[in-house]
This record gives sequence, structure tokens and C-alpha cells, in this order.
Amino acid sequence: MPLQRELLQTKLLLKKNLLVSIRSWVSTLVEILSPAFFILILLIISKSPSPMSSLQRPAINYDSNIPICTPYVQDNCVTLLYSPSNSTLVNELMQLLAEINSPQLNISTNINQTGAVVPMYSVDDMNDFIANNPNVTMAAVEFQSFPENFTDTHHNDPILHKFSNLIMYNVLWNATCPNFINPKTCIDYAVPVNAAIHKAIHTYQARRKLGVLILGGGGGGGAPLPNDSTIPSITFSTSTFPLYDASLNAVGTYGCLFFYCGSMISFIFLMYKVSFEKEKHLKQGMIMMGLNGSVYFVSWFITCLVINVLLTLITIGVGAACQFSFFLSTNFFVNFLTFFLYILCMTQVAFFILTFIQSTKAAIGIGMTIFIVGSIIQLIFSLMSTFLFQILYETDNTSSLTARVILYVLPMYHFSKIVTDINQVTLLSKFTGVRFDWSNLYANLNSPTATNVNIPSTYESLVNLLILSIGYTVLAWYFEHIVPGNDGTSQPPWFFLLPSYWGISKKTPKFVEPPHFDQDILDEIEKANDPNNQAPVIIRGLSKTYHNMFNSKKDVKAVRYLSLSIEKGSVLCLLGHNGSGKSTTIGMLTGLISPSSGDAMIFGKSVISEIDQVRKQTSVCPQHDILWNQMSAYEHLELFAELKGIDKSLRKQCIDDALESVRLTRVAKNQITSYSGGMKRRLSIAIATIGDPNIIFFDEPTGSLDVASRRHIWNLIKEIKKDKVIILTTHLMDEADMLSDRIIILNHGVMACNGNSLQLKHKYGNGYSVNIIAKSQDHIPEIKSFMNNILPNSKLIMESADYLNFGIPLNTDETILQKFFKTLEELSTQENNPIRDFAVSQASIDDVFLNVTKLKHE
Ligand SMILES: Nc1ncnc2c1ncn2[C@@H]1O[C@H](COP(=O)(O)OP(=O)(O)OP(=O)(O)O)[C@@H](O)[C@H]1O
Repeated sequence: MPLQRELLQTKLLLKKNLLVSIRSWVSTLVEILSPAFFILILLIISKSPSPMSSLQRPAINYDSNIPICTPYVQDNCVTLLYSPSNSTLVNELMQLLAEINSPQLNISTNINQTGAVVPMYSVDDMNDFIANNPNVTMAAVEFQSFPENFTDTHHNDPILHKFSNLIMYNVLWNATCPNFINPKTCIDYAVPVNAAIHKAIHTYQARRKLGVLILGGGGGGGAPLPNDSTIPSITFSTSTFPLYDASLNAVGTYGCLFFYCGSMISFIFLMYKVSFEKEKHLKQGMIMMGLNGSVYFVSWFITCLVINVLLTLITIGVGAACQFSFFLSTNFFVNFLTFFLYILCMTQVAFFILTFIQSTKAAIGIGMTIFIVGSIIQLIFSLMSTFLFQILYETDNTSSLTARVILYVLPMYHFSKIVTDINQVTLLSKFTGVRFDWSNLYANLNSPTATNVNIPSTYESLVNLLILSIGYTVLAWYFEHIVPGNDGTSQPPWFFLLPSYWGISKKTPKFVEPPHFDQDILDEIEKANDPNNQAPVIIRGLSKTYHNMFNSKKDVKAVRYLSLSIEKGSVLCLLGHNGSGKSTTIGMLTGLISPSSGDAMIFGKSVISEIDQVRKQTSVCPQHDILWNQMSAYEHLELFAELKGIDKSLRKQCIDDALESVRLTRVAKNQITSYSGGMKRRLSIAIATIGDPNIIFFDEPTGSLDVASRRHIWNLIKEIKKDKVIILTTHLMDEADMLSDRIIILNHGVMACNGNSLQLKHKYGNGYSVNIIAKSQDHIPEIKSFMNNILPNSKLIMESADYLNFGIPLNTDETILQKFFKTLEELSTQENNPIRDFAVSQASIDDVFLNVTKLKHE
């Protein structure tokens, strides 16, 4: 049941992600609470006085309303006069003003209706009325500039367009209030009238942009105003629109930036977390242990979705708690989609970028750069808001088209567009009551004209974020296949066209002609190619070339025509210099690296076409520990036991046995941050042995262990090899000598020799090895000539500073050897002896290794 297996693996990795997040709770909290942090900064900014306040006019208190007048000279009074009455815009504005004022005012041409708002044809009519009816009118508004089409004029010139939207008016109020004597009833009309006009204009704009009915109420009637002989004294002020108070300004000016910052911290965290697992080869290690590569990404994607939902809810919750109308006056789902889709899109951008990055340093660097560049973009959009969109969509010339295309692929552009749209509508909604609802998503909030109708609506911007999320997911998936990862393998750019990729047909191995080999190796090749060979591991012509994308001359032939078979119950040791192809061989046998040619059969299953079946039989202890610092040894073993499909009833026993075998029982529950390098290595070895695999690959298993631990692991390997195949790579010759049933030395990717320890010592060993330390480097020539004279068939194997190593063939005449030893002893008593110290030993694997690799070099 492959799907069931994948679901189980996804569950396991989610559990691992949860565990790691809980254990590193400080960074998890920082990540989750980052939006709250930025919104709180916005709150502080909104509460603190603006640094520009001394240069600005005082903010308007939008909470104040125009009180309905109370007659104090005559029986009736007029709350407000306005002119001109022949302007549709002015009339609509004043009706709106009357409607949203609390208490609601009545527009009436009947000047006898107490408290009415009365339209006047012109400013002269208004002045006449005031002069003829002293102390009847509380206030008056004279509109001086009122572009009839308000938001639609002068679109071709953005600067003119800005000014054409300007409404200018004078507010006049009656300063002769006789109640000055009684200040309680004498009310200042100037401030509330000014604020009411602001509110009315803003509501007008918002309703008009959203396409909702501008007027919802108003009207009324009343009794005629009586005359009075008192001469009114009128004072006036002039005001322009708009003028917001500081708290509204904060969201309007910095909202884009701070909401963006809050959503971007998780992006940087994601870049770090995924690149960390890549850098530490954790993903590779898990794949070698049977993990499906796509499950790895699915598990990260689900983890990100959960974090994304949390971040979105926290953003909306904290924003609403701070009383920002951006959140309070916007439909919850619109707010939710804004943040959710943006963070989702940035998650996919992170996965896309990570396909090209192998190290955490690079990932954090790029993440921070995107964060900073994005912040600058947000700030520009915050400050220029709709103005910038107008310029961008004003014309369809090449430069604006190019700018639009570039901006289109940036998720932050769409985010700032949506935030600006919502801001435009909700900025004053506390006073105007206008909300940004689901149905308003389609409205064009940017004064469309014939030329700039293309400005996307809020809905289109949300859809664009979704399209980008899907686009970046596809790109991440595609480049993940074709960009060589740190395992160096990649698929051809057309991989998705290959039936084998989709499992429709099986991959077929490619075989090439073998290079020239010695007879013993040719015998082994013949054995491996024998169709009757029943060995559990049969490798046939396995080769790997790492191609250089830019220069084929720099291609690396890491392994060339490796052919051999390995019997059950044996340890095969792969020796070789650094870079000789050992890890590549293990990578190919575990399906991590795809061979360039050849194939290997593991218990009859091909590593090319049946890797899933192969992985059920194999286990790996890679060169790099596959460990998470936040998890304990027990949790690691539990994870891998489940990954290997060990039955729940047997799991605990298996884990306890594995811990016991590497002597980690006592510290099993401790997080591995407290472990030494050796302890971590022992845990990696325990992980490799769990689940009783038939074949275990040990890639330099004891490199970082002390002598005692190393001996312990050797005993362990000897014990477990009985019914298994062990393939071991090492640089330690005594380890190879002690453990191996067969040794293969790789030299520049080519099999240079093959046989057991004794056979190799006999064939390639020096018989005896003579190590000589000269008194000084000046004595080296003297010692060399001494050796040449006394033992002409000796061979210099190694020379380093004052150290010389000679090999003496096994078949050397015994009398010559005796003479040699005697001369050495005599020399040691002489004063001019060039030798400080010497030792003679029998041939070792070291000699074999040096001889073989040197021979093949020559
Ligand atoms: N991802 C890769 N891309 C390109 N070349 C690579 C890649 N991985 C390995 N090589 C090259 O392939 C050759 C064999 O490398 P490999 O790691 O298999 O050697 P090794 O014997 O395991 O070395 P070591 O003992 O240092 O681990 C080396 O020349 C190495 O530089």
C-alpha cells in the first residue's frame, strides 16, 4: 500500500517537526508572535505624537458631531447653511453629512424648521440670509472648490488629478452666541462642522468606490425662521481635505510596512529550517533510510500551512484588539485571505529559492535581503499608495508594462495593493460606518478611466497571490529535480516527459564497456555478470560521472565500472583515498545518487528500477549524522523504527536493544545537544541497525570515536554481520584489517584490487616493513644508499621529513636479512650512526593500500 506508507511517513515527519518546534520553543514563539510584535509597534506609533505635528494643522476630532441648534433669540434656528445648492456633489455631500451625523440632521429648504440644514443657491444668498436673520444660524459652509466628478477628473495628469480631487470650503460659525454668558449652552460649531464635512467626504468616496448607494437617509422640514435685529458676527476658517488624526495616519502610512514585516519573519525562519536540514544532509539521510522524497516536502508544506493559519489568526486578532479599523471594519475572510495567501505565497517562494541553496548562511542572507528589499517596496507603496498604482496603469507603454510584469512576480506587490485597497475604504470607517465587505472585493478603488481600467481589483490581487503560489510551487518542484543538490545528482530538464518518472515504465540501466583491469578484477567482473550468481548483492558495471553544467571538461568520473558480488554473512570493505568514489558508491547502492551507467541487484531488486523494494532491505549509517539537536536518542530511534515499519508491539524492545548495543541507554531520554561527537556517532550506528535490515552500509562509521568506543563498535559489527551483508568504507586500515572479509581498494573511482586481507598482503604487501627515523634530514641520502647496498631488492614506500619506510619482499634470502639486522644493530653503537630509531614489522594493509594506490598512479 504505497499511499498508506506515504501517509505514515508524512505523519512521522509532522511529528518530528512538531517535536523540534516545541523543543526550540523560544524561536517558535518569536516566529508565531512576530506579527503581534509589529502590530504593537504600529499601535505605539499611532498613539505617539507625530514628529511632524508642529508643522501640521491640529488633528480633527472625528468623534464630535454637529449638535442640533437650540433657539436662543427666536423660536426657530438653523443648524447649518450651505452653498451652492445647485451642485449635485455638494448636495449629496451635505445629505450624507446630515445622515451620518449623530443626532441625524434634516436637510430642508424650510428655514422655519428648527435645526434644519438649509441649502442656499449662492454665497451671497447665504450672507443675505445671515444679515437679515441675525442669531438664527449656528454655522454655514461655503464650498469654494468642488469638482463635480470629484474622483474622475484630470486622469491623464496625476499631479493635476490629485488637486482636482481637492474640495475647499469655508466654515463660518456664529460667534455672537449670547450664551457666552452661559458657556454650558454656548457650543463651538466650527470644529464639529469641519469634522462632519471630512467624514461626509470620506464616506462619499468610500461608498462611491465600493459602488454602494451614496445616500441612505436625510430630509426633513420645519417652521419659518423669525427675523431678529441683532447683527451677527461671523468668523470663518478654511480647511482642505483630507486631514486625518495620528492614529488613522499610522495605519494609512505604515500599515503596509508593518503588516508585511509581521508576515515575513516566518519566511526567514522557514529558509533557515529547511536549509539547515539540507546542509546537515538530514533529508538525504532519511531518503536513504526509505523516506519518499516528496513526503519530505509535503510534511514541510503542511507544517507551514499550520504556522500560516496561526500567524494569520494572530495578526487579525491582535489588529482587532488594537482597534485598527483595518481589521474591525473588514470582513474576516477578506482579512484572512489577505494574510493567508500572502504567507502561503512566500512559503512557496522560499521552497523555490531553497532549490538553489545548500547552506544556512546563504539561505539567511537571501532571506534577509528579500525582507529588506520587500520592506522598501512596502514603504514606497505605503507612502504613495493609490498614486503609484495610477502611474503604473496610466499608460500601456513599454516601461510601464515592464514595471508591471516585474512587479507581478513579487508577492509583496499584490500584498501592498490589497492592504492599500482595504485601507482606502476602512481608514475612517470608525466614523463613516463604511465596511470592506466580501462583495466589495470586485470594486475598482482606483478611479478607473479609459486608460487605467486595468488596475487590478482587490479580488484580482488575491487571485494573483494564489496564482503565484501555484506558480512558485511548480517552479520549486521543477528545479528541485534539475538543479544538482548536495548529492550532485540531477534529472534532465525534460524529466517530466519521461514515462519512467511517472512510474508508467521502469527505468532501464545503461551499460558501457569496461576499462582495462587486472586479471583478478576481471575474474570478479565475470562472476558478477554470471546469470546464475545468487549472491544477495551483485553490482554490474556501476559508474557515476558528475557533469559540470558549464564545462564538460570538468566532469568528474567518480566511479568507473564497479562490478562485484558480495556473499551473505560477510563484510566488504571499500578503501580509497579522499575522493576515490566510496561515498558515491554507497549513494548509488542506496538510491540516493542515480548511476550514469550499470546497475546493482540487491536481493534480486534493481537499484535503478525498484529502489523502494531495495530500501526495505537496507539501512545506512551515513558519513554525516542524521540527527536533530532538539530530539533525544530514544525519539530518533522511535522515528526511524516507525520509518522502517517496525510493528508497534516490537518497537520498544527494538529501540531498547539498539540503545543497549551502543551503550546509550543511560542517556536515551536526553536531548542530543548534550552528547559528545562520539555519542552522536554511536547513535547513528544504532539507527542503522534498527529494524534488522539485511544489508547495512557503514560510511566511515568510527571516524570520530575514541579507541575504546571503536573496539566496541567493531565487536558489534562482527556480531551483527552473521546473517547480513555489511558494506563498509573507512580510512582506518586496522579497521579494514580487523573487520573485512573482503577488501576493495578504489583508486580514482576504479577498482584497483580485490581480495581478502591475507591475499592482498601476499600480493601487494612488502613482506616486511622497515621504518627508519633519521637523525636529521641530512642523513636521508646516506640511509637510502645504505639500504640499497645491503638490501638491493628493498623498495622505498614512503618518505616524509626524517621518516623513511621501506618494503622488503617476502622471498628475500634469510642470510641477507640476518646480515641486515646485524648491521643495523652494529650501527646503533657507532657515534656517526645516521639512524635515530628503527622498527621492523610484517606487511600490513597500510602497505597494501600505499602500494596499490601508488602502483596505479604510476
Ligand atoms: N555532488 C558532487 N558534485 C560533483 N562532484 C562530486 C560530488 N560529490 C562527489 N563528487 C566528486 O566525486 C569524487 C568522488 O567523491 P566521493 O565523495 O564519492 O569520494 P569518497 O571516496 O567518499 O571521499 P571521502 O573519503 O573524502 O568521503 C570526488 O572527486 C568528488 O569531488
